Amino acid sequence: MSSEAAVKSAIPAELSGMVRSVKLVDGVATIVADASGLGRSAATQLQGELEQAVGAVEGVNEVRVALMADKVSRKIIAVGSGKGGVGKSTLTTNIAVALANQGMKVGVVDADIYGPSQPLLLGTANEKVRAEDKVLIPTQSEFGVKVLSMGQLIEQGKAIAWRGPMVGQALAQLMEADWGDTELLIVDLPPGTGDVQLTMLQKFKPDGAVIVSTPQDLALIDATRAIDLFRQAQVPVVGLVENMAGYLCPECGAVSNPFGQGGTEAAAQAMGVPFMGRVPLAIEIRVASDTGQPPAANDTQHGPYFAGIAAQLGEFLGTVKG
Ligand SMILES: Nc1ncnc2c1ncn2[C@@H]1O[C@H](COP(=O)(O)OP(=O)(O)OP(=O)(O)O)[C@@H](O)[C@H]1O
Repeated sequence: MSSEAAVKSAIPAELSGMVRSVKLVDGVATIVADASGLGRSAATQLQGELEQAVGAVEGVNEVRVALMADKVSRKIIAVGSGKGGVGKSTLTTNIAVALANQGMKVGVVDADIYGPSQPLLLGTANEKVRAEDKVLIPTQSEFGVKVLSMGQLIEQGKAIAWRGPMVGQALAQLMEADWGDTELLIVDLPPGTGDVQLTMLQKFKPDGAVIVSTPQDLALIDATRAIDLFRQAQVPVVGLVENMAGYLCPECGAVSNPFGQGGTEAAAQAMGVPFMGRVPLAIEIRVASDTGQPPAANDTQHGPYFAGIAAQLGEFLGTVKG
């Protein structure tokens, strides 16, 4: 048997399907294997097994394994708001879950340094974040959405002291984590137009931005600023979402509008951005969210609101070149 043939036959049968080529020149064996679809740890394991098997072949002094990596064209969508507390995180979670329900591989980056809440919303708050070779491994939620949060990098209550470079490094750790075959990263930004937004635009330019507002005038004025920032950076604004719209009284059935009515749609029209829909103010949304059960995950009364908004985002993503 030629030495090259000996190398080939030394490769375990269960790995041979991934091997694309084998060469042996002057005692150096070069193996090219296809590692697409494998996560970082599985790829490292594949490399180790090939090195061990081929290294044991007589005449082989050195083994070089080249793994062909995944070619994932991952898209990034930022979810922002001008003002805090308008439901940006709730929207992010539920849009992510709704898209995952439609079969998309979705990850959520919780970049909200001031109020990181995604692990809570996705029910992964008790999971400790892991790292391999200093690369973070996202946590898998039960809803098919992976998640990483600033809250896992910062000690609680210390966020206020974070400034420019530290924020940039932390954001990079989250964005450059081992997202594997994730096709879409949805980034939950802090409210406003601060360091995280600027770093995001400079280093990880999103393919689009979704802006969340309540119908209140003040919130809308702030939302306009958020939209302006993305426009200046030439990031397409996918649209404006109105959250905490009409409140349906569970007792008497009357609909009231604590934050006003229709303001967001009118503002969207005035700014020339699409209106993506409204989500009502409902106690069930808050209760389900607080217990890590996003309404979009289950057959709930409010699931369809989020699904509708997610469908529009899905349509937008279809127009983005990979
Ligand atoms: N449509 C809704 N109906 C009822 N409660 C809601 C709704 N949307 C959000 N909430 C609740 O409002 C609170 C604030 O929501 P959320 O944390 O999503 O806002 P945010 O804009 O991300 O806030 P922050 O500025 O802290 O990041 C949460 O308790 C959430 O459960």
